[in-house]
Amino acid sequence: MSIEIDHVNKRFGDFTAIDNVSLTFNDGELTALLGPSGSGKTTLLRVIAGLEQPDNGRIRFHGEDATDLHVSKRSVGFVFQHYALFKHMSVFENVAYGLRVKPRGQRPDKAVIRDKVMTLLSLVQLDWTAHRYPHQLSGGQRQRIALARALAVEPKVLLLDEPFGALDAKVRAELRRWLRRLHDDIHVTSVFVTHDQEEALEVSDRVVVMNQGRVEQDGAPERIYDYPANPFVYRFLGNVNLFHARIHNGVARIGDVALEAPEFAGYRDAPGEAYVRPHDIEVFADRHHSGALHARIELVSRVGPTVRLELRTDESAHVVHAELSRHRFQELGLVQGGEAWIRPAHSRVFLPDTELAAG
Ligand SMILES: Nc1ncnc2c1ncn2[C@@H]1O[C@H](COP(=O)(O)OP(=O)(O)OP(=O)(O)O)[C@@H](O)[C@H]1O
Repeated sequence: MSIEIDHVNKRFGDFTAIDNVSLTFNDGELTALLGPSGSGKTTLLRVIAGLEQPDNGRIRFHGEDATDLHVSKRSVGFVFQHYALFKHMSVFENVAYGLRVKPRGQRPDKAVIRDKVMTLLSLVQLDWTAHRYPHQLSGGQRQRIALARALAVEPKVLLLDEPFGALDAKVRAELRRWLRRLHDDIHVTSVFVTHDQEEALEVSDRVVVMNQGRVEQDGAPERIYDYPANPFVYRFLGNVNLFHARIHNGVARIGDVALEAPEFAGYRDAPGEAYVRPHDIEVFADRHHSGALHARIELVSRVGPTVRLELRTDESAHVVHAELSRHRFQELGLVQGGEAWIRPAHSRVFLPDTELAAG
């Protein structure tokens, strides 16, 4: 079922938590809502669920207005950060709960409930825990049971609010891969809140980046990572270097380096900012023919197969972060304290402060 958010606003007193957001979540897609703390992700999820009423705007489920529909009529399943399993019930009873409390006419009979619960427990690969109690499970297992419980009532929409937020990094990483595979099997329209960019990029079909109650960018994970719409998204999605540039006739210059910026063809000697990811900094051991910046290598750190360099160029007070393979690093024969030449291989130029998207 698709979900359409149409010009939704939500204020708490004078504070605007959702600022005129319009978005469509496509049928069967897993979308991540990504943004810093306080950006309005949870509020948007609660508005979709019907736990919060928008001040203006409409919510449509599969094209039908659901704005005034009670939460119990929306066919949504939830999974929250803190496992909300009933402690005094076994795993089986927890998953069966939503089916057992249905009104008599809609309640499946015992054998059907049993089959369904066992199928769901197999789906989350925990059928062997049916007779255990929540305290006998790990945090990750509890979250998988919480998901099975949410799916038992066959929701048309699944809403997950930082479902793995309370778990340690390794379990988190395993569970997000597991969630991806599960979603590939069941294809229920899902909206997943996270403030972890790696989690969003790895798990979802689509990422919506939020900031201060607004949508900064909305698109496929690769697109968002490779073509951030503005400096906020660039910074939020991982490490990035910022170089001050002068833009003239569609070319941005940083010292001797000329970067193509055709979107600024009409600009004459304007200030610009070039954003470059550490792995997009090319490093050379000697002066390169097509222009490069001279730098001193201040720090070399090896992280597994990658070598991270901190460099200082002649023209900038900022440290430049570069990342290259261990193999390439050895080939170049670079040393800490030595010199190097660097050049952005891929960059994006923006006008300062305005946060205007370039191209
Ligand atoms: N019931 C409420 N009353 C007043 N302010 C609220 C209420 N709910 C949320 N807010 C405020 O709205 C803003 C957005 O909150 P929200 O929980 O949606 O952000 P979030 O992006 O999910 O953040 P986090 O990642 O920290 O959960 C916050 O500044 C929060 O303090």
